[in-house]
Amino acid sequence: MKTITATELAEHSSRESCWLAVHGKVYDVTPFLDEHPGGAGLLLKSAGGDATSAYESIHNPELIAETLTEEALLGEIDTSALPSSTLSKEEEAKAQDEPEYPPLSNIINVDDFELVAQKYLSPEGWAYYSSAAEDETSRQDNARLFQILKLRPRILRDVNSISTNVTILGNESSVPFFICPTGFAKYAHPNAELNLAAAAGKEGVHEIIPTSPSMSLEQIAQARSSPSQTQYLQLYVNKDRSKALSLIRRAEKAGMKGLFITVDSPVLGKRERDDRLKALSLGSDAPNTGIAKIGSSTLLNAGLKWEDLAWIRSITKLPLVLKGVQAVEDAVLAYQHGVEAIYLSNHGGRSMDTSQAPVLTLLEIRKYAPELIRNPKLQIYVDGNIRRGTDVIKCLALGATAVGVGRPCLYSMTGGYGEDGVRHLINILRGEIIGNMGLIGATSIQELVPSMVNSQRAEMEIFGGVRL
Ligand SMILES: Cc1cc2nc3c(=O)[nH]c(=O)nc-3n(C[C@H](O)[C@H](O)[C@H](O)COP(=O)(O)O)c2cc1C
Repeated sequence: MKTITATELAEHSSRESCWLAVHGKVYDVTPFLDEHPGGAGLLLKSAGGDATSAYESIHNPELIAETLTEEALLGEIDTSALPSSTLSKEEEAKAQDEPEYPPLSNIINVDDFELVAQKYLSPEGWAYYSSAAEDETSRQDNARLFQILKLRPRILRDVNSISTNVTILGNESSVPFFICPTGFAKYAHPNAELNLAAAAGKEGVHEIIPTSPSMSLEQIAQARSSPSQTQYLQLYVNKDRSKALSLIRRAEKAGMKGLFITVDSPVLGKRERDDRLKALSLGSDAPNTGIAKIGSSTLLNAGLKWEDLAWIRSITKLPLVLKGVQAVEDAVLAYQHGVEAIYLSNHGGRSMDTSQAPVLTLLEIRKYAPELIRNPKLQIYVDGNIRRGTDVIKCLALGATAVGVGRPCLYSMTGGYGEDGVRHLINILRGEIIGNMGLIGATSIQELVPSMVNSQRAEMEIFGGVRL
């Protein structure tokens, strides 16, 4: 491969000729400038120089080869000849001026991590992680529903010995919660998904890896603490079936134990905080191109239909879960289509704003299709602002098998906490679940029953017009 000097690279730093070095390889991205989902401005920021750190901070290593044509690769460069950083002056000043973060022992609850994350994350990272769609009503509503569900503790039961074990898709988990799939984990920590995998393995927790992680699926699989550690793949079913098939084969080969097919985002929700920030920083170069748009542009498939499930079933033996079921009618359809589990979620409020809270969908299922609850052929998972052990207990008592935790897993890696932060988060939640099971009078997950939850207020919000 041709060798390119740093001087030669620096000569191509304009819209007319834009070269970038990534991982020691030089690419001519001039024809791609206007196609870049993040806008030309982002590429031009690193034009004529080393874009590795900017690229790595959000993209996974394979994306560049998947996106650019072969002709775009011009040659190799001696990276030691390049300036080590492409940070802007403000970014460099911020890095030197980094605040000190509290020791993990001072992090007492899940929300404490969010305070650290808000200080640590770049404005883009914070906007991408914390935001939700439009007015963010659903994100707030996910929290509100847990507040109006009240618990009815039972007394005088021997709660000396408590087990939080559950079986998810046939795999043992030490706790009834798992790590949700989340994109762009590298904003939180350079080792991103490696931390999540290592922490999950050491704590006996399951995790779902997103379709497009910031490291390769194989690297994440290798970060398991033991070969039996359970990881699943979240799947945005690619429009191009050959690409979807190839990802499923990679998931099987990497030992993933199930596919979580995301169905709540045929198109992207309107993430205004994210979009606004990008528009402000890049001006006219990037109207409406927040991080979410950058990441999802090649992932989402507006044409996906119920019939496609049969195709997925025909090409893999992995258990199938539909992630993002939001109405009892679809829960029933999913059951009829023979999936192993449904996952009630509104994407943390990030897809359709004002979509109802997943725990309300759980109540809807209890009312209209009770046969689906604790059905041996169908597991039910719930996510959306699970921040307390009591939130977990409410979902399980109402019939969920397990719940997912999203943003807090990202936040727990920030402030340099990495893997230790994720383990601390898991243990905070585990401790709250055990403590609250003791208080409610349950020694195992099976002993959490619907009568322990006073859901009367929330039930008044259930849609009355369901026809099955
Ligand atoms: C930053 C971020 C990225 C996400 N990326 C994905 C994704 O790639 N695929 C997916 O199915 N869900 C994704 N989600 C949704 C989560 O899997 C989950 O449904 C949601 O975060 C749960 O709500 P919580 O964050 O309030 O716990 C993402 C959520 C966040 C916050």
